Amino acid sequence: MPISSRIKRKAREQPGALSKKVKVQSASLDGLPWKSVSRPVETGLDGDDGILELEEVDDVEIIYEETDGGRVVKFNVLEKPDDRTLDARNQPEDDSEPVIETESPFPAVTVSFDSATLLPKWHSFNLHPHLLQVLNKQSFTSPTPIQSQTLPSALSGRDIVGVAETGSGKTLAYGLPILQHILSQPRPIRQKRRLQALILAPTRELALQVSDHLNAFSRDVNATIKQEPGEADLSKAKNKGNAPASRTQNAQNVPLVSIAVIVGGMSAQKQRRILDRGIDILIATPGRLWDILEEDEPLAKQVQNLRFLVLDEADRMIEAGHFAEMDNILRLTIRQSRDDEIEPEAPARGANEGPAPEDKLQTFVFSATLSKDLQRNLKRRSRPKDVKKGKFKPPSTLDDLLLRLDFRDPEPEVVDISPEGGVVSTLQESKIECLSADKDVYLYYFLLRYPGRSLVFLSAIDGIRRLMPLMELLNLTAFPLHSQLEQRQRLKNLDRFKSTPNAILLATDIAARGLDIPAVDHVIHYQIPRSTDVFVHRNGRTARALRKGFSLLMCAPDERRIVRALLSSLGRQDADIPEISVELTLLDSLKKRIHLARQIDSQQHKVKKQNHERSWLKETAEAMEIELDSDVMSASDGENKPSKYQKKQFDAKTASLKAELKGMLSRPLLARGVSTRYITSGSRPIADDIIAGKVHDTMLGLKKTDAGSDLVATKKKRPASKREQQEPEEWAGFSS
Ligand SMILES: Nc1ncnc2c1ncn2[C@@H]1O[C@H](COP(=O)(O)OP(=O)(O)OP(=O)(O)O)[C@@H](O)[C@H]1O
Repeated sequence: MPISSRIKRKAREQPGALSKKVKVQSASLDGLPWKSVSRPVETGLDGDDGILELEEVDDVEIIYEETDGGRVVKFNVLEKPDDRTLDARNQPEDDSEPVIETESPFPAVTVSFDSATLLPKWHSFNLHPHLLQVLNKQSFTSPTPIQSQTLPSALSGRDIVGVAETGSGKTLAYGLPILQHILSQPRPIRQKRRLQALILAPTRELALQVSDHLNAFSRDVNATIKQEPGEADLSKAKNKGNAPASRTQNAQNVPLVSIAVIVGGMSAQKQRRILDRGIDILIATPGRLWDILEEDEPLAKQVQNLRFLVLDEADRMIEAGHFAEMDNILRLTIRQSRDDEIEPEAPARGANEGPAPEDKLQTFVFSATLSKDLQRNLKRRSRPKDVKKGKFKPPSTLDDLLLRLDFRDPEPEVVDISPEGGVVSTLQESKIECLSADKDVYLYYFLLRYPGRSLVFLSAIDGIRRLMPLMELLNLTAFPLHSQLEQRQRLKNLDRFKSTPNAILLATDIAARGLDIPAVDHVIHYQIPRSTDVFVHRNGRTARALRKGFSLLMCAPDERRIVRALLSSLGRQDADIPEISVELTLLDSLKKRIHLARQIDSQQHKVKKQNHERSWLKETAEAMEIELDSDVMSASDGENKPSKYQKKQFDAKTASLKAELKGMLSRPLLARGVSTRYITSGSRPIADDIIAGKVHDTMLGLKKTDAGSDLVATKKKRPASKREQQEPEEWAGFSS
């Protein structure tokens, strides 16, 4: 049995607090609302010392009673009376709200949080104390700009279109109002929860990330509740008198906020089971959600009666090919009175379902990139009729989709704080101009020169498959991320990338949007993004939450026009992006390493291919229950299978190439003018750097620096000649 290592401090009393408190219940020592506390270094309890956990308890009255059997200690848990003034937002919506059996109005607010002192910057939002506690715990001391600009309207029931740079905290900008609403509602303890909020995200990864983010909040909220056992009792005492202990227990075990995520690539059955239990917030990708909705009429009805609808990274839904499913889902959320405008395929309400809840749907549309035109169009109230009559032609598929939203708010609040030209202030951009064939070498140079967490974007999966073995042979830690990987593998690779300091993620644009990977140091566009939005979103994987970040655009001569068009549609010029200086003398050695790695890879590939072909022949024959003629096998062996001697030679060649590469990799790369023999001489003496600990690990003669400090301003191009101006641009395809 493990020795209990919990150290409990003597119960504390706050001076003067007692008079304001009511006694709630007496409890045993173990039944007190203990809270975990960190072990402060100065107490000397931060080491292991056999102590696994340290807990404290507040607001407990200790009573000593003298009995015949000796002195007995009793504990009374005290709580403050509920003196929180609930504003309109915190009140239950109204009496007509259906199906809520308020046997235990669970979130009766009995905890208080002194936000004026502890979180002054959040104070004016009047957030639920539980949310404030979690914000405090997560050290989110102030709202981000998008949060502070959208929260007042969102909390007062307005519809919001929020546009803000990547990594600016949009998830909580819509998440907090939803959580606030749920926490302020009476909680039915014996009835299935009714879906309050639907959050649609374009990719599985983003949906899971949003779910993690909000779950971290709800988990902490639930933990807060569990630390306050008096709370459920108190609410009961106020509302119904003394309730049986078992019900009290039940109320305590009900999570305050229940969140589910449903995405493709995971067991649909399991996801359906979770939905059947009843949830408050559903985060989903449109494809899988529509699959389920088609068969689940009760859920479809809940979607008809949502309280919140969120489109996160709305513009990406179209790219991810979700138009049809999105359209179907959005139709469910359209008001009945607009049937004549856009016919919903939604099922009608049954006679025995009671009155429909009052329609209070709030719609939040968030993205880092929503064109100004689209923002204006979203506000057009007469659009559906025009759309129906074919008079109004939406300028893009995205406009078309978003114009189908039925904002209940006559004037949705548009908050656009996206930076000029799509560049986040903490992002440093740069470019390397090189031949396509040299991109591997320059990439390798950059990764060695500037160690860190680097996210490399390629436009095709083939490119990732080609680069992965090279990275491995060159001793770089790289993980792939693309749509042909299984979902589990994708998540695993993402997790590995997140937890490895100097890792590389080779990704297609599946990772361009929304993914919140902490501390990505570099984003590298190995191939040019195909649209301005993708460019902005790729860059947005770094320089998040006001951290510094760096992006590198690798531009081949045939990509220059595309880059120019891309930048000009962001209102920028080619010359705005400086080049990064490259120590050219090192490139030859790097080329040799890459050349060797390619040779080894091609040798290994040949062996794999032969083995694969042979086993394919055998497996196919077995599956067809055909006995293969030994002639056929030996013929195929003769054609493909090397003789033992050849195989030996093959293996020896691979081994010698590997040994050669190993030797190369073990030798430091020397910048021009560096001598390892005479470290104090030469044009670049490295002795001082060695003493100062600034010497680069693998490139001797170069200092350890950030990529951002090695930029060279690009010369402004001379104005184009008349002839050049007349030449049509090859590329004209970006819509921002
Ligand atoms: N008020 C806050 N204070 C400090 N950090 C915060 C705050 N709000 C959110 N964050 C953190 O900032 C990071 C980015 O937040 P989030 O993922 O919501 O950004 P985003 O705007 O949705 O980005 P993207 O457009 O790329 O999806 C997260 O790690 C989040 O925990």
